[in-house]
Parts: sequence; structure tokens; C-alpha cells
Amino acid sequence: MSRFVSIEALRLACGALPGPDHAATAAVAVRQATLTKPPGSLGTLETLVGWLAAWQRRPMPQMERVEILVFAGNHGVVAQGVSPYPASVTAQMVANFSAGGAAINQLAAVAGAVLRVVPVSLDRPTDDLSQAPAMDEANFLDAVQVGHASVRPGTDLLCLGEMGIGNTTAAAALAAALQGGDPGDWVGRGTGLDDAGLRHKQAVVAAALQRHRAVLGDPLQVARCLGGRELAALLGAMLAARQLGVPVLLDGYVCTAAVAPLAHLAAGGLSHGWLAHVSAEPGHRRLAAALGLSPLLDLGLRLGEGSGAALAVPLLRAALACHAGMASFADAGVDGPAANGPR
Ligand SMILES: O=C(O)c1ccc[n+]([C@@H]2O[C@H](COP(=O)([O-])O)[C@@H](O)[C@H]2O)c1
Ligand SMILES: Cc1cc2nc[nH]c2cc1C
Repeated sequence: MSRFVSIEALRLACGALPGPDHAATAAVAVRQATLTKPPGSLGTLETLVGWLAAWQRRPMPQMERVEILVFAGNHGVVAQGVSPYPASVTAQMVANFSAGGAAINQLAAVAGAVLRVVPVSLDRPTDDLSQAPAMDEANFLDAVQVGHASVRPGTDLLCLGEMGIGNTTAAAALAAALQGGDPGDWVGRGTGLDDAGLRHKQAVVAAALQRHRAVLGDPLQVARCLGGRELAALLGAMLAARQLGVPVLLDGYVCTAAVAPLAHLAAGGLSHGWLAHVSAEPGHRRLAAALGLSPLLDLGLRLGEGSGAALAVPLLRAALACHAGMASFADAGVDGPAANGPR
């Protein structure tokens, strides 16, 4: 696929997204009506099958090729003391992912998914977003491109995740910039800040919003100035998934904030994504509500690295198994509702 040569070229691509295959969803509904259950009784599981069909563009969706993409990046804003952990942990955790020792390795195995970790220039942290734009345009577009090129055609379901010490500060700044309100309300404890740390992080995010106030009306400039390389890559991957007909499970706060610009650039820009879970980071619930996303799971997770997205995969497998494997009323010899209803 061609490179994004400018922010304007990226903006054009974000504004020209293919829509869903409504006929595929309709075919799912027709089959569902024949299956041995009261109509609608599998609730969201039924909706999920229709959604998979719409974006895979086929009446009988598949989940053979499930991939988890975890993008990693480093953040200059860590110098402000916004995370309890040092920036070195980002690369160390990438090594841990490669060695199979992280939570996401175990969850990917449970989900029957292939895990791919994509470090995005870890040796070049972004600039401190409270002092300067996090990235210049070339670096931002490069990171978007990395994400865009990482999505493989033919993937049945893509789980997006990230790793980056300091990136809940970027997520909060992005969410505040895109959605408005008191910047402090978008800030949480991330990996575990204490009360004083939280107050300091709120001040850093408020300062960042103030510094970049001139670009707050432009979602892509917001992503460049207040985001990070792994967040830009997530945005690129979300765009590529839409273009390639790949449904997406979104992970936590960082993931959702990273792709939020797409919702601001195109109506229904995130409709090929389903929010896998709502994280314990309070801004996530707020952002999900603002974007009209309903999480499948609410488990108090605050890990990132795609963990919540991986956990939702078995739910989708269950939904498909019912859809593909259940007998119809006719085949099983089960009576439908009585013609006159109960007396
Ligand atoms: O996405 C979330 O909801 C989330 C909430 C809390 C922590 N994280 C993860 O923790 C890291 C960022 O935390 P912090 O405190 O360094 O900003 C980063 O690697 C994220 O994957 C992620
Ligand atoms: C140890 C550790 C693991 C992580 N995984 C995702 N973010 C993380 C942050 C830390 C600090």
C-alpha cells in the first residue's frame, strides 16, 4: 500500500473509509432466526456475529487467523516524572514478550491468536509533549505507516495493544484535546501513581494542552503533538484494518485514545472496532462513552499490552460457534412459538 506523503494525504484516507457489508449482516440475521433459541436470546453474541460478518464482508464469518499486534514506543514526557517506572521498562518488556514471559503471551495462547510485537523506534523517544510537539510530521507519518503496514490482508480478527512507559499521559492528553473538558478529569494513575504523582501528572497534561492549544481543533495534529509513536502506529493499523476488511478488538485507554482521531475525522470511523474491555483508568470509561463504544468486559484490568482484547477473543469464538454449529428448529424437530401464544 502506498505511503502517506503528508498529513493531508492521511486525512484524505481517513475521510474515505469503506462502509460495512449490510447484506452479510442481514444474512446472519436470517440464519439466526432459524436457530433453536428464542429470538435475540444470545444477546450481544448475536450482534457480534453480525458485526464480524459486516466487516469481513461474508455471511459466515471466520476466526481462523486471529492476530494480536502490540506496538511499543518511548515517551520524552517520562522525564517529567509521570510514571512510577523508568522508560527502560518499555524495551525490557518487549524482550519479555519475545521470550514468552508476559501476560499477553499467556492470553494470546488461550485466545488461539498469533502475537506480533512491533517496536517503533524505541531508541528515539518522542519529544516531551508538555514542552514541544511529541513528533514532527515526518516522524508522525513514519509511525502511522509502520502501523498501517503491519496489518496483514486476510486476517479474520485483529486485536490491538500497546506498550510504552508514560503513554497513559499521552492518552489523557489526546482524550482531553479531542473531547474537551477539564484536562485533569482525563488523567489516571496509569501503572500506579500515588496521590501526589496523580496531581503532578494532571498538571503536566494541563500544561501540554495549553502549549498545543493552537492545534486542538485538528485530530491529526493532536495525535502528532500529544500522542506517541506507538499511538500513531495504532491509528495507522486501525485505518489499514478498515481498508482491508478486518474487524478489530480494541484494548484499553491508550488504544482507544490512539484511534479516537478516526472517529473525529469520519462518521462511524471506529465502527469496524469493538471495545474489548473498559480499563480501570477512569478516563477510559469516559472516553468510551463519548465515542459511543460499549465494552464487552469490565474486569478492572489496567495492564495494556493487548491483554483485554485477547481476553475477549474466546467470547467471539463462542458467538461464532453457536452461529455456525446450532441446529435449526426444523432440523432438530423443536417447535417454534405456539401460534396463539400463551393463554
Ligand atoms: O490502556 C490502559 O488502559 C492502561 C492503563 C494503565 C496502564 N497501561 C500500560 O502501562 C503503561 C503506561 O503506564 P504509565 O503509568 O507508564 O503511563 C503502558 O505500557 C500501558 O500499556 C495501560
Ligand atoms: C512491568 C510492566 C508491564 C507492562 N505491560 C504493559 N505495560 C506495562 C508496564 C509495566 C511497568
